Amino acid sequence: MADLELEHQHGKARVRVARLWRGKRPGEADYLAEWNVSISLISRVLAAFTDGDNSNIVATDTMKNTVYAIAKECTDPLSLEDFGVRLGRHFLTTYPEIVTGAKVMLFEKPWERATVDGQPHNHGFKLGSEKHTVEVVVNSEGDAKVTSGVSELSLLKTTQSGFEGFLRDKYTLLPETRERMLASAIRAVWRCICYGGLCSYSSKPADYQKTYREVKDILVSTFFGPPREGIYSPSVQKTLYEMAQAVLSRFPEIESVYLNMPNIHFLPVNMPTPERLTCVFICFLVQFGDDVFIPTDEPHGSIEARLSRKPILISNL
Ligand SMILES: O=c1[nH]c(=O)c2[nH]c(=O)[nH]c2[nH]1
Repeated sequence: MADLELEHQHGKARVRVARLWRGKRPGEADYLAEWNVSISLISRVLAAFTDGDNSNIVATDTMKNTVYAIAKECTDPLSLEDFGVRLGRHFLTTYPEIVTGAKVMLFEKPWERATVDGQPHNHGFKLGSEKHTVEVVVNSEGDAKVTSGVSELSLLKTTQSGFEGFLRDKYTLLPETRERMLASAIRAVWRCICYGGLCSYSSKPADYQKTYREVKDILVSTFFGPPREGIYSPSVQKTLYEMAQAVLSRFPEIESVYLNMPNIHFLPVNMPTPERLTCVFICFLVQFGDDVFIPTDEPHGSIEARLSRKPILISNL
């Protein structure tokens, strides 16, 4: 109908693929990556929706097969980012008249090389915890905008955290404290500086894997502070800001960093006071002193922010 507009995309979600690169010579280590890939194409397939004309559809089954085929074509180990760019560009170059954009979302299962007797194992891997995540958007010129991230980075510190001075009203029960546990399952996403419109693939960081490891290290060390004394956190908000700031000051090529930090509460167990006759008995048995907690993530505090560099004004140059 003339007065209606349809926005559409189609793709395949959660294609799982594991790529093994065997050691080239006997005795050399194998490399392994397990990826979960979701593809979404923007293409000229309006008629498929409006008229049942499938002639321009890239079948989502083909997209799934393409993931395996491109993985096979990658003869050497490569980063999740580089794989995503290669995959996204494939659809634009294969169907230049039909596909006008591709979005590829990927995450890597954290297989880590196992250590046996202090030695890295040639073909043994064990599952780690946090996940490397990537989003790639490729436009019709083949420019790729790459966003990298980490999810489920679970951190906990047993002290050096408090929360005081917040607003109080008739519903506020939370006591102020300078001594609490602080735990979070952090999701971070960072994006490199783009010159012009979309980030061109040529302005990518030299080594995506290295940047990933170093950003993660900075997030962790800023959350905890120095090994012996740590660093005091007056709120999740302040710690989040310091983590984001540390990433931007260490990596000039990173333009913005987004952090999502759920506040996973560890509620100190406190038995009712002895004045309440019904619980006199149990209070004689157990005295808690900030040492037994109820961990709870439902509900949890939800704190998120993005820290970006201000654009440089040409007039200031
Ligand atoms: O670090 C915190 N930030 C908050 O905004 C908040 N709110 C709350 O109840 N506890 C906390 N802790």
